[in-house]
Amino acid sequence: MPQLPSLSSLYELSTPTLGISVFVCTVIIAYTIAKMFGFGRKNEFPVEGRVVVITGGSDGMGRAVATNLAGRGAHVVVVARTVSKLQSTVEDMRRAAMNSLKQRFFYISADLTDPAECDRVIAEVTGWNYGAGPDIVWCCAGFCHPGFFTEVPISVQRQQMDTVYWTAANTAHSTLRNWLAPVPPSAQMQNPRRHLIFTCSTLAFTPIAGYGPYSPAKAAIRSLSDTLSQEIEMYNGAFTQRHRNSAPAADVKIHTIFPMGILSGGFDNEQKLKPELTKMLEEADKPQTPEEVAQISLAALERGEYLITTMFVGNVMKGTALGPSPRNAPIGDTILSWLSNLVFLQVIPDLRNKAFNWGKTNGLPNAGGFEDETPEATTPPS
Ligand SMILES: NC(=O)C1=CN([C@@H]2O[C@H](COP(=O)(O)OP(=O)(O)OC[C@H]3O[C@@H](n4cnc5c(N)ncnc54)[C@H](OP(=O)(O)O)[C@@H]3O)[C@@H](O)[C@H]2O)C=CC1
Ligand SMILES: CCCCCCCCCCCCCCCC(=O)[C@@H](N)CO
Repeated sequence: MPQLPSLSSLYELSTPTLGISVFVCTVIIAYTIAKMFGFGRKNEFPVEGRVVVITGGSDGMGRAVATNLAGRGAHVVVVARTVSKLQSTVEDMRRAAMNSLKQRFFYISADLTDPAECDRVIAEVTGWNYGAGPDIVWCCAGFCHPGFFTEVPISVQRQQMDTVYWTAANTAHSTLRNWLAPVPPSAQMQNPRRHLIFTCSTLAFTPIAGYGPYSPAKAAIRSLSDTLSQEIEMYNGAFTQRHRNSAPAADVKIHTIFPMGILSGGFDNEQKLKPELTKMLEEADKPQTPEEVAQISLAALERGEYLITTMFVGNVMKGTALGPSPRNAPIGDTILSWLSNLVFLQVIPDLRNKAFNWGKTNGLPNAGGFEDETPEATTPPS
């Protein structure tokens, strides 16, 4: 029978093994912490000296993004309809500029529901930028008209699709036609990567009663973003062969931001129209300031993320609806989606029960009949 090793010899045997294990664990923990704090990570979204177009850049989140980017040294063009708000944003950007002597700021007044206006905007920016297209285009234009589907006139719902989806799709169309036009090898330059950014809403992930006129338009943006993120790979593939064939002038990356509530003028206006049930269902949302949303979004873009949320609850809402979208981090996002799906087993019936009980307690919202088909003013006050 083999002799069992004594306790002391076992201890001696395990000392080097223990030492190696402790060393390996320390390295793994140090590496994880270093990554958490971003050590050694490349900035995937450099903006200094680059030309950025921001639609809806004169108010709320768009304006906060514009001033933040001015502070980081970008040249910024803001686009919206109302000239006075655009002019005061340009003044804000001049004050916030990192280098006011070098940086250039510009505004264009345009209604982006009109595709011809989007073409004009990109053409004007290209002229202003000495013949080169913009480097970054960020679609922030849009506002929300909440209300129950049957209560809100259908013309207002169509207007929501125009303002929310079509301003973004028109801008993307004009931008990508500018960026993806074939350039012959002789004219190829080493341009840095370009970025097209959509602003969506976590309502594209999770339904909330009372957002029927708005959420479908945001869900359509998410679908467009996912489709483009795949389609753009074809152009990026062609770009790698730019020395031999005609190719786009630069590599392009797509991103989409999914904010929760943002404390903006648009939000104040929306609160006046919002059904009480909707306010109750979205209680978990603690609205953020436009500056917070801008700062969190920019940090995520610097990490190179694709679908970007701005707070914990939004991240859980994304997790349950990740579907076939490209992941930011394969392991982290997979665990997030498993956990979120467990959370939503409870959330889905809870939201429906609250709606049911609301009806039981309060009766119909339209005791006085439905609103007629005359479109009402849905534009947030300037
Ligand atoms: N506020 C919120 O709670 C949330 C908002 N979002 C989304 O974030 C984005 C920013 O929202 P928020 O900060 O509230 O925005 P604001 O309502 O504060 O500002 C909207 C901006 O879009 C411009 N705009 C509106 N319609 C058009 C148009 N047809 N053509 C060109 N510009 C237009 C406005 O200027 P002008 O009127 O002069 O044209 C303004 O600059 C929007 O896409 C919104 O849907 C997402 C989640 C939550
Ligand atoms: C732990 C996880 C629980 C999840 C519970 C789900 C709660 C739903 C909150 C809905 C928040 C909607 C924010 C977007 C608002 C928006 O886009 C409009 N204000 C447009 O302007």
